[in-house]
Amino acid sequence: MKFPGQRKSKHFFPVESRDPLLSEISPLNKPIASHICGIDQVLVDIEAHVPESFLEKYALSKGHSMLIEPEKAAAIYAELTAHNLIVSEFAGGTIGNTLHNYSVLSDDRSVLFGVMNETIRVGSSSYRYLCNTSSKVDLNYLQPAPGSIGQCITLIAPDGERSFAINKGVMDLLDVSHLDKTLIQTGSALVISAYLVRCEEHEPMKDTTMQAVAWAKEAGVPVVLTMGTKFIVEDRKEWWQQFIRDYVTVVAMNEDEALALTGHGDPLLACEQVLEWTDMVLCTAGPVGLYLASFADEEQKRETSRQLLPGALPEFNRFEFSRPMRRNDCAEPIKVYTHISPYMGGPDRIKNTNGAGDGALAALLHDMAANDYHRLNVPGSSKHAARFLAYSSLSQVSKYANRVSYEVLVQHSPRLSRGLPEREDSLEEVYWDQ
Ligand SMILES: Nc1ncnc2c1ncn2[C@@H]1O[C@H](COP(=O)(O)OP(=O)(O)OP(=O)(O)O)[C@@H](O)[C@H]1O
Ligand SMILES: O=c1[nH]cnc2c1ncn2[C@@H]1O[C@H](CO)[C@@H](O)[C@H]1O
Repeated sequence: MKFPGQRKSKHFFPVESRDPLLSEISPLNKPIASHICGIDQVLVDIEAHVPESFLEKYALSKGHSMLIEPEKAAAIYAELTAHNLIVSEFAGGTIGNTLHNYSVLSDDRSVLFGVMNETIRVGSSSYRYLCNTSSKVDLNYLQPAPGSIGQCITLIAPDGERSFAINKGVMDLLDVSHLDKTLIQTGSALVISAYLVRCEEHEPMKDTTMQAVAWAKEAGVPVVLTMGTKFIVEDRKEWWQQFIRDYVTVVAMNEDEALALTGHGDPLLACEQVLEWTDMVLCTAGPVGLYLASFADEEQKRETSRQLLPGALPEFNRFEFSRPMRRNDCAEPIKVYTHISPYMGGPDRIKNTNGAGDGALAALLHDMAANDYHRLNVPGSSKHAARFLAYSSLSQVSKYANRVSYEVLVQHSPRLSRGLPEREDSLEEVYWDQ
């Protein structure tokens, strides 16, 4: 486990240099390993830049992720190829991207549950998927199936907005027998997306996902849900609210999904509402940056030294230096919030924002897993005097998440090709030390 970013804390990693008293009691030479698990519809992104008329021609709703018939996918693919519009074919899937980015950032293990072709030809979509996935993502538990993995035709309009046309292939055939209960119950988090429950009645993906979240909940493993697109939420708003109440620890969404889920267009109010149902919220807001919200115990809260910010909840960031906690782990829970503007104001030019939100979530997962890793390896540390959800404060995590989103935006790909620089010397004063 690589530590998430710069810290001035006395509890700095690596854990190998742990408390000498503790080492005598437990003379471990090797740190106890940690991992996170995720379920995804395994698919490749086929990216093309198209005029608006292209979306109209194929009746694709802008900003949506739509399931389409294989014949229609073939027609779209043929037209894109004929006009030489395809710019890349790259591993995708919202959880696949998140796990990959988590593994790149943390240099640690994530386990992907999903469906993969049982035979793989060089150059095929499944081959591309394997080539573009970090070797730290454990693919050994994938369910083999005849047929093709999913294709996500990612159409970028001139204004940068992306629309997904999904040719699903075998992506929703994941059977519960291809989950691993022990791995799920010993992970630092189980990550799922709202897309997983929109399979057809006869397909097992939804039931498999429900089983996985039940196992995670039983073991107290945080269930982290990313919302997909606003259309998925709008279709079944009440169902999602109940699902979040019943199973979820962390909700990740953008401001459109937040509006669909809560009825609040203001991300802060949306976060406040979601905290009525769950423990932590990441709400990205494009050029406005991102918000994080969670609970802190009255005893553990820490006041910010930054400027207090105005907003729908005045001075909402007052306790942003607090580390996030579950509501049930607080004797006296208070809601804490933070906001951060885009790193360095955002890149000069953004070709598409695909995956920027997934990147932010990967950073949050990294901080959560680092906390678990530290607790496993240095259980007596005062860092764990109370049960926290993350290693760092909300404020630190938001900086980190935003920094990762920036990296995704400048790389023009939802999947990071490298981790973040260890030190960003030029930014020490102006950014990291703020
Ligand atoms: N136009 C922009 N200018 C500056 N920063 C941006 C812009 N768009 C996105 N970002 C950065 O990326 C982060 C996530 O962006 P956004 O809210 O678009 O995610 P998203 O819609 O969830 O993306 P996806 O679903 O494709 O992963 C923002 O919090 C911000 O830091
Ligand atoms: O139905 C879906 N299931 C899983 N992932 C999806 C679906 N639609 C789009 N994406 C994925 O979302 C990522 C950006 O956040 C894209 O990389 C795309 O592959």
